[in-house]
Amino acid sequence: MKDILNDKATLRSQLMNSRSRVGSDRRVAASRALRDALLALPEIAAAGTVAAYVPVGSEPGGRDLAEDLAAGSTRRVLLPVLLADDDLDWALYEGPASLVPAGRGLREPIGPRLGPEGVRTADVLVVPGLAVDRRGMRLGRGGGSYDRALARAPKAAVTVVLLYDGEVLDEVPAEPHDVPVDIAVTPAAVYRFTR
Ligand SMILES: Nc1nc2c(c(=O)[nH]1)N(C=O)[C@@H](CNc1ccc(C(=O)N[C@@H](CCC(=O)O)C(=O)O)cc1)CN2
Ligand SMILES: Nc1ncnc2c1ncn2[C@@H]1O[C@H](COP(=O)(O)OP(=O)(O)OP(=O)(O)O)[C@@H](O)[C@H]1O
Repeated sequence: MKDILNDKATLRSQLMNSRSRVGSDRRVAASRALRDALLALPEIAAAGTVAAYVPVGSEPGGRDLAEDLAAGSTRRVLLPVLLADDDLDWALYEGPASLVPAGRGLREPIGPRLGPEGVRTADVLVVPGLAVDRRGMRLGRGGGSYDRALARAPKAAVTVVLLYDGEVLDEVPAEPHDVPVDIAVTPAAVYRFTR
């Protein structure tokens, strides 16, 4: 178990390091391609409620991800609010003015909080990650926030991680609490994992 934690930490720092070296041109191009691929998924088209996040820094997806998901549709978009114990609360995205700077470089929604159980209303969860493997096992930032949120999500919900090309690996170290995702979207490809 200790080895797995070490392996996760090492892999995390390698991946964060390569992300920090992605230039802004490549990031913008990647975000466009990712957004187009994500919006083209039939699961997104069919979703009444999507739980998403607001990409910051070098994260793939673009800072307007929530707007991209909400624009021109009746879809509800839920966004995470980080709690003190690293668990996630949720609130509705209500337009660009409803996002405010929060701790750890994040931008969070200011609307009414739905509670951590709010994620139970999601048909699709678009989640951040640093890498995924061929089984759909995802490496996150290490707070266990999304492990907890995914454990609460409806069984029928579809989970999608957004990554750069090169972050789909043969194997990511996994622990029993890790919950695999169904789909990984990168600028160049859509990967579907079988459960
Ligand atoms: N965009 C986004 N929102 C998210 C997550 C995420 O990974 N990405 N989370 C996923 O669980 C939760 C927040 N968890 C986080 C955990 C750690 C750090 C972090 O280490 N931040 C750096 C500063 C980064 C910067 O300033 O650019 C730090 O505190 O050193 C950020 C978010 C919920 N919202
Ligand atoms: N369902 C859960 N309930 C409570 N704590 C959990 C749960 N799942 C994971 N954790 C805790 O979260 C911590 C981090 O887990 P892990 O290293 O797998 O994070 P991660 O998957 O990389 O991050 P994230 O889920 O935030 O993207 C661990 O200490 C773990 O015990």
